[in-house]
Amino acid sequence: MPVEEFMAGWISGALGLVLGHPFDTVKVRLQTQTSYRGIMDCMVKIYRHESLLGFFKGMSFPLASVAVVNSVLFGVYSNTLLALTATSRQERRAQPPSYTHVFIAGCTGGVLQSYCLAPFDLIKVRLQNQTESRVQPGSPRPRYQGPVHCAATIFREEGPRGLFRGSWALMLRDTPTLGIYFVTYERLCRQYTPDGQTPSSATVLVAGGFAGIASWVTATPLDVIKSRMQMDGLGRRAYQGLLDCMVSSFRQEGLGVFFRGLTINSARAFPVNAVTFLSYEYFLHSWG
Ligand SMILES: CN(C)C(=N)NCCC[C@H](N)C(=O)O
Repeated sequence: MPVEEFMAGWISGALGLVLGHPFDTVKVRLQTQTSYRGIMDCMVKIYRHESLLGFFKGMSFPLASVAVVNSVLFGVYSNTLLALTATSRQERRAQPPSYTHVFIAGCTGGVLQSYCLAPFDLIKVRLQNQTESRVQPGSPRPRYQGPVHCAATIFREEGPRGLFRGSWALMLRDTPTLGIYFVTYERLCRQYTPDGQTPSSATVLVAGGFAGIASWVTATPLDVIKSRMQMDGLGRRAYQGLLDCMVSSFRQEGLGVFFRGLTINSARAFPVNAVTFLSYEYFLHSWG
């Protein structure tokens, strides 16, 4: 089993993550809290109340975990394509796989990555949602002191299953949308690259960026539900399950609720995924 895709997926995931984390914090706040009037209001409030550090809350942990999960996504994707088409990564330029194979490989990567991602994503969302300032003296102490404390507290208060809260929504979000992600990337690369040649850096950047947007636009409705289910373990339970969360969110806030965070998700998706794909292709190319 080729392992370089796992390595390249890891490093490129980390680069994309650092770039995208401030956008991600704003997105999570907009999806789960009602005290912000929009993206600008949220950014200004975070900056005023929590300083620049507020945008980077909970980043060290995803860097050490979500980036590893990205390696699962790219590694599983590439190895599934190898199993489906019996062609190595190098051979695939001359013999491109069908879009059906690309979609199936992307979905397979999506299922496995969501399984690994669930507890890490939960901790990230809980930490990002803490609004207490770390720099203002006299501010109340946040509930979670850091990722390890957060994991231990969830385990103690909500049981081991609590660490997988929202994991169904996460899997439903990631499976088809990661199929869409890789199909969009392949389609755009092929469209702008002469047959049999390697896509240029500009093509990889644009194709990666649009792949990110396409996957996040389709993922946003379940992303909202996932974030709400993840926050639901705190205090009184508001939802009885995924469906109940969808129905009550819709009843209380209308159809627009499913598109909360869409603009910020798309704005974040372009640079993050342009950088992720460019560095991924770069590392694979330089390792041979
Ligand atoms: C749930 N969706 C849409 C995705 N996971 N899409 C793939 C993008 C992965 C990238 N690390 C990012 O965070 O944008």
